[in-house]
Amino acid sequence: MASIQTLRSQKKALRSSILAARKLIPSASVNSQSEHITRSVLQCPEFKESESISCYLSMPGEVDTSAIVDEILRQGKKLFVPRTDSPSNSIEMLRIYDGDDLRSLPSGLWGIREPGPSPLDSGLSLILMPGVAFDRSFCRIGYGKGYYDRFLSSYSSKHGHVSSLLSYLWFLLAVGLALAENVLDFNTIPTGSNDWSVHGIASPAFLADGDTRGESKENDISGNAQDLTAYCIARRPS
Ligand SMILES: Nc1nc2c(c(=O)[nH]1)N(C=O)[C@@H](CNc1ccc(C(=O)N[C@@H](CCC(=O)O)C(=O)O)cc1)CN2
Ligand SMILES: Nc1ncnc2c1ncn2[C@@H]1O[C@H](COP(=O)(O)OP(=O)(O)OP(=O)(O)O)[C@@H](O)[C@H]1O
Repeated sequence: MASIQTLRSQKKALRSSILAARKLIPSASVNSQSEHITRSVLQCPEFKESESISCYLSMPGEVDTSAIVDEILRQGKKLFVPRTDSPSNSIEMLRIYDGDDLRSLPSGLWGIREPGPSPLDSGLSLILMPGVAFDRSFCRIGYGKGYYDRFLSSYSSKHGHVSSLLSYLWFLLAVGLALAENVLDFNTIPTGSNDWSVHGIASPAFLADGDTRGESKENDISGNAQDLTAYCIARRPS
């Protein structure tokens, strides 16, 4: 196994090459891929069945989540967005109640809009995650602060226990949103023991032949070639 130092420098090199390449993706492509991903997310069963959803508020260059967050609120689901705490390098998921609440958010650390103190998360069932890149083995690399990994560790230790013989409280599904350019080949992202992989990735990379319009192509990942929007989500085999 690679040493922590080696892992850190491998991740750093990968992250900076992807961030440099990301700057070259035309914004029209980010927008059209984001629309496709949005349609796929909104109509997947994991979204439809979730009452409490965490979603990041996108920065330039990331999959744009504005239509997803609007729709979460419009459908009366509970929306939670990340708020960073810098000394502890941690994030909390805080509730946004409505569109006014969303539009009035001030910019926090990194210039990302974040909520002020409000009730903490509980009972999240779906977390839509940003990432600098994902690979086809469902591994993720972020900006290198470990925020989401730390959040998932702490959330799972708080809520992930067996509450009785029959019911588990660990229902949280993590789905990464990624531009096609940011989905890498199998086993490309180096990982260590703190890294969480995702249960699914929504990305046009999973359309056959990279066709982001999703027209009548077979798809061997979700196996649902009829449905033009569902099949840009790949799910990790259970
Ligand atoms: N939209 C969004 N919100 C999020 C995250 C994210 O990845 N995306 N995070 C996920 O953990 C947390 C914030 N994490 C971050 C950690 C580092 C940098 C950062 O280093 N930014 C560089 C610019 C990087 C670049 O684009 O080249 C900077 O501001 O200089 C940004 C966010 C919580 N909220
Ligand atoms: N659960 C955890 N507990 C303690 N340290 C952690 C945990 N998860 C990650 N870290 C540490 O945080 C640092 C950054 O981790 P990593 O490079 O995996 O971040 P990332 O996933 O790219 O970033 P992010 O999640 O912020 O987008 C590493 O030093 C890592 O060991």
